[in-house]
Amino acid sequence: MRQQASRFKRMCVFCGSSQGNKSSYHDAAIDLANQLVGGGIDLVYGGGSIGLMGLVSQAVYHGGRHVIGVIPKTLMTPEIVGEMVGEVRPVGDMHQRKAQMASLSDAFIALPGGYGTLEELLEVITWAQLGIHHKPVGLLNVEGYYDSLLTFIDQAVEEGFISPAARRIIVSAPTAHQLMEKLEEYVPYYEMVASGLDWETDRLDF
Ligand SMILES: CC(C)=CCNc1ncnc2c1ncn2[C@@H]1O[C@H](COP(=O)(O)O)[C@@H](O)[C@H]1O
Repeated sequence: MRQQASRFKRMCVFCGSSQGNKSSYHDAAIDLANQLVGGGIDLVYGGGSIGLMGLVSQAVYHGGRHVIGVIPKTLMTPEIVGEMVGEVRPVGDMHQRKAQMASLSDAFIALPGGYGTLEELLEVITWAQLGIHHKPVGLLNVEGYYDSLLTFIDQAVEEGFISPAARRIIVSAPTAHQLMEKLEEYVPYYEMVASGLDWETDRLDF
């Protein structure tokens, strides 16, 4: 069933190249894919068919939406990433990959994942803080997977390393449906951005 039309055309999803140990991670990946399909939203992701990345991309693709996998050429072997669905955009390196994933998308969501997911998530948060983009960043906090990260970030606010305004960049929710609702309503807090910054974005076409 088609949901209300979304303000987003393309969603960038960061998530584990592993599936994690709980079935709830698998279920959340499928649930998020169904939310994207229902909202008529296409997917941008890191390519490949492994882990939660594979689950999300296959479910969005088979749901009839366009899928773009942005992947460094070095990783493009079946042994590493398996078979890919949808459109594959090979890039030269990991930096180009992240820049292209970000510029192709209207918003970002992180599902549970490991180092790669954290790195991608924190980068788009940092870019939002610097005013490089004003796109919403969502954290799908499946069964409290990210509670300790959010606690750490709140501690960083208390300790004076993250401003309360910048804390509001992260939109989190326990289910894909709740997260999408929050992202639809998200308004960027421009006051936290250093005014007058003019980014010469060679690779970031925002
Ligand atoms: C050689 C090797 C270990 C390959 C793993 N295969 C991968 N294939 C594609 N993207 C990946 C891979 N590993 C990490 N990434 C990137 O890092 C994120 C996942 O890393 P992680 O599993 O959370 O940490 C993904 O969003 C993706 O952009």
